Amino acid sequence: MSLLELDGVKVHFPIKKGILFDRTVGHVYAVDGVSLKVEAGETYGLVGESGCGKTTLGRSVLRLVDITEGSVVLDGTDLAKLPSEEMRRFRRRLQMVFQDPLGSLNPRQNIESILSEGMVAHGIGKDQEERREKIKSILDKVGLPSNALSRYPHEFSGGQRQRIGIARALVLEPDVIICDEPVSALDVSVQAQVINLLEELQEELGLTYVVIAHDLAVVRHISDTIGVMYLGSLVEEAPSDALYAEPKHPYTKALMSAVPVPDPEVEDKRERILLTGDLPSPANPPSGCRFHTRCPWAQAERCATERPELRDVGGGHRVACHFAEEIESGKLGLTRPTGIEAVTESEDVVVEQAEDEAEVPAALLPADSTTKPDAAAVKDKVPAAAETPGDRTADAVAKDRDAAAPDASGKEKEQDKTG
Ligand SMILES: Nc1ncnc2c1ncn2[C@@H]1O[C@H](COP(=O)(O)OP(=O)(O)OP(=O)(O)O)[C@@H](O)[C@H]1O
Repeated sequence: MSLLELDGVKVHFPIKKGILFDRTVGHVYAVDGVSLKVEAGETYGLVGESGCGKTTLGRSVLRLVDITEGSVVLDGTDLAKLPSEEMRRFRRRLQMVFQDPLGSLNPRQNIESILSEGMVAHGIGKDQEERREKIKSILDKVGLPSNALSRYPHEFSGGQRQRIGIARALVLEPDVIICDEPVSALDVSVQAQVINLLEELQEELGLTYVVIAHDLAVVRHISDTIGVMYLGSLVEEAPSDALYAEPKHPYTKALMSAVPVPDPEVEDKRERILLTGDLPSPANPPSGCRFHTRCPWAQAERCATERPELRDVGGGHRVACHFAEEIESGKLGLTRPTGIEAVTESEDVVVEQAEDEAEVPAALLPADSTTKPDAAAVKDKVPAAAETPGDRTADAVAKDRDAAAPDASGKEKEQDKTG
């Protein structure tokens, strides 16, 4: 049995309307039937464009949002059915690292207070002295000096704050850490350091990660298995290398073909699949295959009516496409997708040589693929511990404080729940 197993997880948010009486007039199908397994000591990477439900899925594992249907089994226990008090105890074993390190740290608490809060709640350490010792050793593991204890979040750089976020998760000795866009708010050089750190900690402490990201480069180098999400469900899942070598779902093919290759000759000849049209609304998803409205290979007879199952096509590669084999063998030619005209006036789908970057929908590109180098490339070049606190301008500090203030209460709630 895997350490973490999700089976048919759905999270549907009701859409309410009315002044006196709230009427439910529809649902946002944020997560709509996700099944996946995460093995102990491994990393599961979850990718997909903004709004596809990655964060909601991560939060549903911790029961920070209500699960409409399905089960989340951690080490044999179905968390979806646990009474809240027991769930609170289980949360120690499941921790979350948030995207915005500053927003998720209470600006009024020093680092010792932030890190010991969860320990107190879960009865870790017999007194503050013991807790302080443990915190110091974890700070050392994440590459922060022990004098950080008495300092406040705004005194640290972005990368260091994310290290604090990781330390906050680690002091609770979790089995699984869900990292929600752990590096997307950081500079490229710092991104590589934080990814390196996550990998080192995994090796040393045997941690299991679920890493949520929209940037394929981030997920590629840290993940054993990758799941690609589109509009609330998984469209493809495979061991990391297999997914990158041979993407089988049209959506994954489009994602991969949008990633620039660092060899000019290959880059010039690279075929790109350009998708047009926006991600449909999760409140009104297309019938049949959710991707058929943007799929270059959509077929009239099945794609619009029959929702494809995520099926095994060999070698642990799962794909939710009726025609994956036919597309791969070249038997199926490109078709004009239905429904696109309503969304865009341009040529619906073009497979062409890479010439015009501007035509790729932004959400399909790794957000910063044109400006940011590949994380792995960076990680080899960047010297460790290049971040220095204390060289930030007063303006920047004030800005951070202002930005943190309205955010703090909401994020503290998240913190409370996870702690
Ligand atoms: N509490 C909520 N109530 C209603 N709708 C919600 C709620 N939380 C998320 N959604 C909607 O669910 C969908 C999925 O959101 P989610 O944040 O999980 O996507 P995501 O893939 O993580 O995107 P991003 O990378 O932008 O965070 C979105 O359409 C979002 O607007």
